[in-house]
Amino acid sequence: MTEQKKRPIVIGVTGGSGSGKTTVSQAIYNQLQGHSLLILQQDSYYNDQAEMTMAERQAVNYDHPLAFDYDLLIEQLTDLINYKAIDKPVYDYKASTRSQETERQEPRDVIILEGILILDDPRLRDLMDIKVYVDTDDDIRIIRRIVRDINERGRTLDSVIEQYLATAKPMYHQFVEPTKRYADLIVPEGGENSVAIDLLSTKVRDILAKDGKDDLFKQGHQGN
Ligand SMILES: Nc1ncnc2c1ncn2[C@@H]1O[C@H](COP(=O)(O)OP(=O)(O)O)[C@@H](O)[C@H]1O
Ligand SMILES: Nc1ccn([C@@H]2O[C@H](COP(=O)(O)O)[C@@H](O)[C@H]2O)c(=O)n1
Repeated sequence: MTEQKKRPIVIGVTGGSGSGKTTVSQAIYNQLQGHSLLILQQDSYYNDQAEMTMAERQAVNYDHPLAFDYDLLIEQLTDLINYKAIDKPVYDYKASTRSQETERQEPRDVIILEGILILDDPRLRDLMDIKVYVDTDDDIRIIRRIVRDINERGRTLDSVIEQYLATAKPMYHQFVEPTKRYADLIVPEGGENSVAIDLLSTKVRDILAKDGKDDLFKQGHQGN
């Protein structure tokens, strides 16, 4: 019998903007400390808009699948799955484009991929072993988004409200929410849901142990 080639475990974490995807991903990452892990954010793969003016960038619908460079994301995720390092784009929310720099990312045994539209593309879904949908009410999400976008993404209250009503909300209902049907696990309450985070971390530890990757790690495989 031929031995099956080992590959990293890919966990997809999706949900609407402000649902708690980043918080849940970080919580899983923290629970699995000591293993070989990385977090990849779909936001890093927004289209490069360096050639566009600021006014043109402000008019883009960032909640539509066409705003993302899926080909590059799939190419780089596939490289990581094949244990090849990537030069990841770095996204600048204030400038609404990629920054000039890229960031070297070495491959790891567990890849946590998070983003609003990662389950929309069947090619991406096929690369995932566990699919998680973080389900948080719209009113909570908009409140979190207002606070975060003003404090961290250089936005005004008016611009956040305008963008939410014009694109973020309708696109959520058209494109993001329907992908819930592809999830293996729906997590209400996001980062507060310690039971769901514990269950997920236990499942990943089990798979790593079955694959012998916990042993590899003990033998000096790279962490973080
Ligand atoms: N359970 C929670 N209670 C309060 N604030 C939260 C909670 N989860 C996330 N936040 C905050 O809400 C904002 C959005 O959360 P985040 O995890 O970044 O969501 P997403 O990645 O889905 O946009 C962040 O500022 C985060 O600190
Ligand atoms: N230039 C940009 C790019 C994206 N957005 C918004 O970010 C949201 C996705 O990020 P989360 O961390 O909230 O998942 C998405 O809803 C976009 O509207 C933006 O405002 N500007």
